[in-house]
Amino acid sequence: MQRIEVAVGVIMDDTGRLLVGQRVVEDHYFNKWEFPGGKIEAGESVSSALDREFREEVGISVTVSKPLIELEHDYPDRHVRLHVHLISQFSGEVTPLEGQALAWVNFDELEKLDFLAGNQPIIEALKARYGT
Ligand SMILES: Nc1nc2c([nH]c(=O)n2[C@@H]2O[C@H](COP(=O)(O)OP(=O)(O)OP(=O)(O)O)[C@@H](O)[C@H]2O)c(=O)[nH]1
Ligand SMILES: [Mg+2]
Repeated sequence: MQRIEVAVGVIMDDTGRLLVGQRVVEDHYFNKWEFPGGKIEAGESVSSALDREFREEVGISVTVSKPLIELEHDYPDRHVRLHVHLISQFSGEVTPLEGQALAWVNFDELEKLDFLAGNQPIIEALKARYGT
């Protein structure tokens, strides 16, 4: 199965809360929580894919990001490689442009969300870096 390259962005606010979104009904794995992002198009860098996806889904432009973790996950129907960046600067107001729920959550709340199965290593990496 061909591996799908995906850009995923994590934003932390001043109080340590993380921006998460809930996948909308037509989506693959609807209702699961995720970090915003999407498929990288041919010839695109991770940073430019992130900026495009965040403009489309969250209404902000990503100006500074750096890699956090890269991982592969095999779902029954698709194999993905997630290029996860920490976003440290953006412009605009966070707005759910696709009718999805968006929420700012702390680590305790994050652990209770029904996340996409592939996301556990991202959560572990965030906890290792910022968690208590
Ligand atoms: N955005 C995002 N995708 C993730 C995460 N974790 C994870 O396994 N994925 C997988 O990455 C794949 C691509 O992401 P996506 O569905 O957001 O792609 P997209 O925005 O380009 O959507 P589209 O193809 O419907 O236009 C999905 O199969 C999804 O299951 C995550 O935290 N965020
Ligand atoms: Mg998406």
